[in-house]
Amino acid sequence: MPTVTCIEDLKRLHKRRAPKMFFDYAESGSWTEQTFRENTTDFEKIRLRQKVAVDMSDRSTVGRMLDQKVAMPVALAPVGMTGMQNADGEIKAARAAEKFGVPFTLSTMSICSIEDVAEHTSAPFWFQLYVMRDEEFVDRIIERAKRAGCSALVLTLDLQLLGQRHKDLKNGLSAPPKLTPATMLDLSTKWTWGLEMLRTKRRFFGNIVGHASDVEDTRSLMKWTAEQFDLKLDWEKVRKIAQKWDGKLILKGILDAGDARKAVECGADAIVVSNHGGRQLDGALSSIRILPSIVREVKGETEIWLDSGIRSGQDVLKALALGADATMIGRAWLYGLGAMGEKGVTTALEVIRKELDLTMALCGERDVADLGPHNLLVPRDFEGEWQESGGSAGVAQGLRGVLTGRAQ
Ligand SMILES: Cc1cc2nc3c(=O)[nH]c(=O)nc-3n(C[C@H](O)[C@H](O)[C@H](O)COP(=O)(O)O)c2cc1C
Ligand SMILES: O=C(O)C(=O)c1ccccc1
Repeated sequence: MPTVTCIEDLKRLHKRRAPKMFFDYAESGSWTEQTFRENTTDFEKIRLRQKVAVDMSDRSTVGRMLDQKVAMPVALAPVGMTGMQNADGEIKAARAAEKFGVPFTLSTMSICSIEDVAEHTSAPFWFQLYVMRDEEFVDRIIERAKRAGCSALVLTLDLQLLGQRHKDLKNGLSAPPKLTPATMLDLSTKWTWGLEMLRTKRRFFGNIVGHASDVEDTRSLMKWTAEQFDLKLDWEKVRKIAQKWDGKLILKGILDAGDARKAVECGADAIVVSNHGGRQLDGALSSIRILPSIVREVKGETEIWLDSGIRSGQDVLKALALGADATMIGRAWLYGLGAMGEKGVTTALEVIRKELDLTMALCGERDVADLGPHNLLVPRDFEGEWQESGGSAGVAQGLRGVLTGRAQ
């Protein structure tokens, strides 16, 4: 095994080990991938301030997310079809997160079911919900998450329709993969993946097969899900779903200060400032650029977390210093899993913690709780001079005006 020193190494190994169809699915952003690209390039624009001659002997990355103590303020974001990147991937990732001491979120669209993951872990994990049209299915899956002891519900609000990702359509993405000649050829070079996949029975969407009334053909599950997402989801429904859940509520996919305000009104214990890793609305601004406007709107009223584009501990530090209470990572842990299973997820977490700890120290900080704007140099125009097109008097109010809906 080559030495892994950064997340990019894990990505390379993931690409080598997993079938093309699934690596492409993990890596893709929607349409032109502008938002996907800017999620990472915008982090690069923020610079760090070095402070010297500070006692760095006693440092800590330990934080809190909701009422939970975490080894670092980084949770594993929900990722659909994880079990296709690596056999039983959800169980492997959940175990790695548990041992490391960070939260794991299980996607509705997982291969391993809620019950599978609960059986193989001992710490409570979080459950991510996609709202389907079938209300009984939603009620049942919420009950299943409660029964499995899930401690938080992550309700994702930015995917009522699936953003178009060109490669998924071209590759004919499905779980398990359809055996076309091109796929067969690719699989013949991915035999480690294949052997493990043959050994497990978990190859379909475990939360749905056997739990949704009208799914007969598991091959058409992608199509089924696309048809099943509830297009009528609105804030009223969000409120109703919130009432069905007794534990902590996290609303994910917030990219607008007005929406952040509504999330607070729905009783969110945390919000995730997220553009779904650039997989949904291509053309949206990066999460890190939007973050300050949301911090100004709701800081202190709910926990503000950020995801999309985090590939290093330095990125985590930048998000925290800009006002996020914590972060989530998606691809960063997924690359680890695709590269080498549970050990790879652990490696991804170790890489990020080490980068966070070392960078903190070089910035003259000993504790993640002390990070703030004083650690950063942010370009004067970082938030941008955006205005609503066609607006007359709102010219150059900048992101602050537009995103809070206060530009007149
Ligand atoms: C392959 C993949 C599948 C995803 N599936 C889900 C999902 O099922 N539910 C969800 O809420 N978010 C999903 N997301 C979005 C992530 O939770 C997270 O917002 C995103 O990955 C953050 O961006 P990053 O990958 O740059 O860290 C998915 C992301 C990826 C890359
Ligand atoms: O791919 C995704 O980003 C995602 O969230 C999803 C949506 C539907 C089915 C599987 C995954």
